Amino acid sequence: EFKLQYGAQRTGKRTDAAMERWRGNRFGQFIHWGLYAIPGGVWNGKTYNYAAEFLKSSAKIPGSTWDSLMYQFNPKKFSAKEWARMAKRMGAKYMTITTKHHEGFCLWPSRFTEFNISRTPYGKDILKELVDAYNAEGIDVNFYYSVLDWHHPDWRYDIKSPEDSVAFRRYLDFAFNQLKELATNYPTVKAFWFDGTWDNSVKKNGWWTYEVEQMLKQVSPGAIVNSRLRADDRGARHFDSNGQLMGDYESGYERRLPDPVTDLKVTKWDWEACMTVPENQWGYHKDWSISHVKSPLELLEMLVHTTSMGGNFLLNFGPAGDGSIRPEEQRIAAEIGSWMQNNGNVIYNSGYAGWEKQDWGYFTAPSRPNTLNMVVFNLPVSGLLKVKVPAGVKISTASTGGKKLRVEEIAKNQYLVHFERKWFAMPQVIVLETGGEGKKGAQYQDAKT
Ligand SMILES: COc1ccc([C@H]2[C@H](O)[C@H](O)[C@H](C)N2C)cc1
Repeated sequence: EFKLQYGAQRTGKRTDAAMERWRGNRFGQFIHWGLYAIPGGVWNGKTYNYAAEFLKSSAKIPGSTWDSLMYQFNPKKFSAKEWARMAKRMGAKYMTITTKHHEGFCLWPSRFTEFNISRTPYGKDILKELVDAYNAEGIDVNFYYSVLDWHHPDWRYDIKSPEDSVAFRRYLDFAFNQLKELATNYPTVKAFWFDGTWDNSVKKNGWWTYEVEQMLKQVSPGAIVNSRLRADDRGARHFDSNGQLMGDYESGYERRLPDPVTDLKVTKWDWEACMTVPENQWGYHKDWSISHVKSPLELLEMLVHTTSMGGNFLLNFGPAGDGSIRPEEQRIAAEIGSWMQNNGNVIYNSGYAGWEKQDWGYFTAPSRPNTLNMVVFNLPVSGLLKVKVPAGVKISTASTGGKKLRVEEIAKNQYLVHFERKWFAMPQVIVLETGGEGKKGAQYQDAKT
């Protein structure tokens, strides 16, 4: 055990109302929008396959050239209301917006740097427009903030000299002031999604990450911060040197999900997975032919998979420089939304059931006791859905769309739910009621080995 001043401040899940609301929301829309959306991965006629929000480094563009993109930022097709309505139809309960990505450009009129929205032709406070429009739709807004800042002269990747220490301390004060400004000026913000904290400079200043968490929770009571913000006294990140999760939820799942059989440890804490539609594009890229583009159903399965393991799913949209949403993303919002309209109850306020994963899909546990949801993605040709229950648990009924299904007890703690043998275009939901008695006089013969 290490004695830590800046390690985890709490063990176990937060149980306050703000965290229960964040947890119950389950499904969020990530939005990556900044100057990088203007070139969209193409520079001087050359397409760069790497993540579009990294174009400045992929194309080796000088800072002054990149920063002058600010004078072109004038999204004629931007409508915060339209974005919020699309997110509402998709079934998102929260939205996380990049207030400042690694490029350092701020979507709000920060008084701590001129590199912000007020100096663009657009001029208006985009962050306020988004917060107001999404909150008006009943969608919570969270702020993504990159500690890594390519624009700021005092940013350092490592601390190798006294000059580095002095400069980086100025940078940390700048970032602290920006965060306090965000929490103060946008009081309805619910959570802070920190990124760009993997460099040695930040790992050597764990104290600052602790102070930021404390400040945000003072300025904005109930505020939630992700583990990615945090480094401890010894530079350990996400989990402190004693293995305790820092921050309020684990945010290491970026473009990957925990395995429903081997990674069940994540069910012990709150966590969120963030996901791109292409293989690795967070900001707008003009050419999506360069990688696989996930279909609406692939993404819907990831949402259900995440919920089934007690996590939140943050699905990314990368609006174009003109403020339009590309057709692929519109279709994703519409198709996922069509399923969520009728089945959102298996996602919202639902989580890990603690039952053994089966091939046909996922269990989710709603807040209502003695009921479980089965979300079927892979219907077996037999139409027989195997369910293994924890010792002593009995299934009394199974129904889909209000229609009863035959439930057959076939061995100790094992059932088959008899489903239809036909093709379905969307995942099917079966509601199980537990309780009642098992099969009368059933004695099952253990396997002979
Ligand atoms: C070097 O690999 C990286 C670095 C940063 C990222 C950034 C992305 O730009 C996006 O903001 C994602 C959430 N973040 C981890 C992703 C992969």
